[in-house]
Amino acid sequence: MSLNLEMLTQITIAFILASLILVCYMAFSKTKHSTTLNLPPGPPTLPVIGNIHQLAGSVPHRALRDLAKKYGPIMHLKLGNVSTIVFSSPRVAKEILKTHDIIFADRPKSEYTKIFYYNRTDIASAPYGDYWRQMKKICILQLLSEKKVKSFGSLRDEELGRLCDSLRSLSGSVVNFTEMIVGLINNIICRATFGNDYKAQDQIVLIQLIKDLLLTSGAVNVGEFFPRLKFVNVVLGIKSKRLKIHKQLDKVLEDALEDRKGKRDAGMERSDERLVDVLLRIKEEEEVQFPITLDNIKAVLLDMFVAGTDTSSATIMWAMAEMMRNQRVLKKAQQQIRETSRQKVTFTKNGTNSYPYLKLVIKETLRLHPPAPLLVPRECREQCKIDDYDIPAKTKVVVNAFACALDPEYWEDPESFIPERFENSSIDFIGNDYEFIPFGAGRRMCPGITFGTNSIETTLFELLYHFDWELPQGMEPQDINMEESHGITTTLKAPLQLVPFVHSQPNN
Ligand code: HEM
Repeated sequence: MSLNLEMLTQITIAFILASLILVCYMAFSKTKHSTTLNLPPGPPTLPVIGNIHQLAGSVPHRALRDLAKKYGPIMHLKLGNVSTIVFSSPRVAKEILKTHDIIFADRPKSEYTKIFYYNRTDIASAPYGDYWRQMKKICILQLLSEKKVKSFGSLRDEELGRLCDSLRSLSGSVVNFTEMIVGLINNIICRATFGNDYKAQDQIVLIQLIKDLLLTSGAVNVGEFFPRLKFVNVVLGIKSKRLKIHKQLDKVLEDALEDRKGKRDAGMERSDERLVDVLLRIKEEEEVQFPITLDNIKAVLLDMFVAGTDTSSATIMWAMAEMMRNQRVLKKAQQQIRETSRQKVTFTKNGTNSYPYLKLVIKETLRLHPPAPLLVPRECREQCKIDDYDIPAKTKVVVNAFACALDPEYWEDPESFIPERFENSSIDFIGNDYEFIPFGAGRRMCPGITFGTNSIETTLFELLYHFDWELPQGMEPQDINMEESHGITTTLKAPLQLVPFVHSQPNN
C-alpha cells in the first residue's frame, strides 16, 4: 500500500486531465458482481475515486483502522476502481493468513512490480505458484537461514564497530541518528549481498536508485487504481521514468553480478558465499525445477534491499525514539545489558538471548510500530466466503496488522509503550499469534525474520551498552516528533536527533 498525500495530489491532477474519459469509463465499468454478491460493508463511495479520499489526512493504516471501527473488521472499499477488502482484527486476519491461506497466497499485479522485479520473478511480488515456491524455499533454506545469517556476524560486527567509533568521535554533540542507522543497515545488507569489496561508490548509486524506485511506487499510480486507465501513466511520463530507473538499476546489478562471477571462477568456499554467490551457484548447478536466469537473480537481490533495509532501520529508530520518551525503559534495558555483560555472559547465536528485557523492548516496538503495518497486499485466487461475506476472486486483500496489534479486545492499554506486557507471555511474532503479526503469517510470511531481528538486536545492544543517550539541549522527551512517514515502510517522518555520550564501563 503506497498511498501518500503527494500521490493523492497527483492523482487529482491526473483525474482533471482525464475527467471526460473517466466519466465515460465509469458509465461502463459498474462491477458485475456488486448486485449479486454479499460484499462486506464499507463507507459510501464518491464517483470516480471511490474511497480514496477517506485515506487522505492520516497514514493509511490509521485511516483504515478508524474506518474499521465504524464499518467492522471486514470492510469493502473501492480504491479508484479496484475493489479492496480490508481485514482489521486478529480473528479475521487468521481467516486470511491461516484458515484460507492458500486462497489468499497471491499478490496483486501492478505495472510497478512488473517493471522493477523482472516481470514479477522476485519473491515478494511473484504470483503464487511453483516458481514462487521454489524461490521462497531457496530463500528460507539457503539465503536467509539461521546458519547463513550467523555467517554474516563478523561483517555486521565490523560495521557496528565502525558506527560506534564514529559515535565516540561525536560524543556530546547532536547526531542525525536516522541517517547513521539507515547507513549502517544499508552497509550490512550490501556486504551480505555482494561481499566486503563491493565499492562504496557503487553502493551509493545502488541505494539512490532503490530510493528512486520506492518513490515512483508512491507516485501517481493510476494504473493500479484504474487498471483500464493504465495509459494515463504513459501520458504522465511515469512509465518512462520507471523504465529509466529500471534500466539504470539493471546495469548496476549486472555489473555486480559480473564482478562476483569473476571472483567465483577464481574459487570460493561455500562458507564465504554471499547472497549473490548462493544464487549464482544454484543457477550453475541446474538442479532446480525452474532454471534460474540472471534476471531472476537480480529480482531476488532487489527484494533483499527493498524488503530488508528500511524495515530493520525503522524498527531501530522507533525503539530508540520510544526509549528516549520512556526513560524508565531506557534505563532498565541499559542496566540489564551492562550488568549481564559484566558477568561475562557470552553472545548466543541469536544475538542477545541473555538480555531478555531488550527483547521485550523490540517486541513492543514491533507491536506499536510495525514497519509494514498493512503487510504486503494479497489477492484472492478464488471466490470464497468469510463471515458470510463473499470475497470475489481477484479481489485485492489487505490485512491491517497495525489494527490487530492495537485491538483493545486483545491488548490492555494498547496505545502505550509497555515492554513488560510481553513478560511471562507466550505471544510472539513468528506467525501464530494474529494479534501480533509484524512479519505477516502463513505461506507469504517474511523469510527475513532472523536476519532482521538479529540486526536490530545487535545494533540496539551496542548502542545501549557503549553510550548514554540524551536529547538535544532544550528538548524534552514529549517533544520527539513521533509522526509516521507515508510510503511502503512506516518510519519516523522527521530525522531523529540524539546526543551520544561515551559510557565508561568499570573494568569487566
Ligand atoms: C524488522 C524487519 C522486517 C519486517 C518487520 C518485515 C516484514 C515483512 C512483512 C510484513 C512481509 C509480508 C508478509 C505477508 O504478506 O504476510 C514481508 C515479506 C518479505 N520480507 Fe520481510 N520484514 C523484515 C525484514 C526482512 C529482511 C531483513 C529481509 C531480507 C533480507 C526480508 C525479506 C522479505 C521477503 C523476500 C518477503 C516476501 C515474502 C513472500 O512474498 O513470500 N524481510 N516482510
